[in-house]
Amino acid sequence: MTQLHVVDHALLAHRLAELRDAATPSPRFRRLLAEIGAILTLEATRALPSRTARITTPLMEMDHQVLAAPEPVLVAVLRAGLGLMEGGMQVLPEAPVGHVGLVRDEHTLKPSQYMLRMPPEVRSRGAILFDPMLATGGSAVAAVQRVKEAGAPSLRFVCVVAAPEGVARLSAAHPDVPIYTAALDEKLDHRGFIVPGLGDAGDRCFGTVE
Ligand SMILES: O=P(O)(O)OC[C@H]1O[C@H](OP(=O)(O)OP(=O)(O)O)[C@H](O)[C@@H]1O
Ligand SMILES: O=c1cc[nH]c(=O)[nH]1
Ligand SMILES: [Mg+2]
Repeated sequence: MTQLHVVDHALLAHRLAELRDAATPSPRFRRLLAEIGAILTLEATRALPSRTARITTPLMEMDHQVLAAPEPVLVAVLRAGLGLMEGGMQVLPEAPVGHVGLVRDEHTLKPSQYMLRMPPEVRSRGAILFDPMLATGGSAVAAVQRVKEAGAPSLRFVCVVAAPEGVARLSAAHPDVPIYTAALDEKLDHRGFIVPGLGDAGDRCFGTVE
């Protein structure tokens, strides 16, 4: 059964309000997306396994909690996931990075893949997937499938805005993958856009207009 984490944090909500605003320009949108990515990564990694290590402060020795395993692999779903993963890379600077290039057909709403690059560490470490929008869920299901096929033993999915339809589809296809989102929105419109949403995340991030 999938765990859905709608992250409740005053600083996250404040940034999401500005991210959603239609008047927010591209450079600011990218900056906000990265900051949101950092906050969500902190939440998604809250319970990473830790172990006790002996350390020495300037005053004495003590037992301290440290990570039990190397940092998980970070994977961006292109294009919009790049902006979100930027914050993940700040939180986990040692993490190897992978990319899944997917684009959704605007009529059929089906994703097609145009690239896949995965570091070898994906086979031994868990991975965190970044894509700001979980709309119909088609892209997320395909991206998770690719990372699993690459050998990831465990996965977390981080997004900014999720639609109920996308959560249901991703949960049904990959019930083992927890979802971390800043907001669970109302619905999809007839073009498959999340409502109220924030529009096309990739276009807003990189200043392109379809
Ligand atoms: O849940 P879905 O219905 O599959 O829609 C969500 C996908 O759509 C957007 O990408 P898009 O295809 O627009 O590519 P882009 O990031 O290059 O703009 C978004 O970043 C997701 O990947
Ligand atoms: O609302 C949406 C839906 C899919 N992709 C986006 O970028 N925005
Ligand atoms: Mg797009």
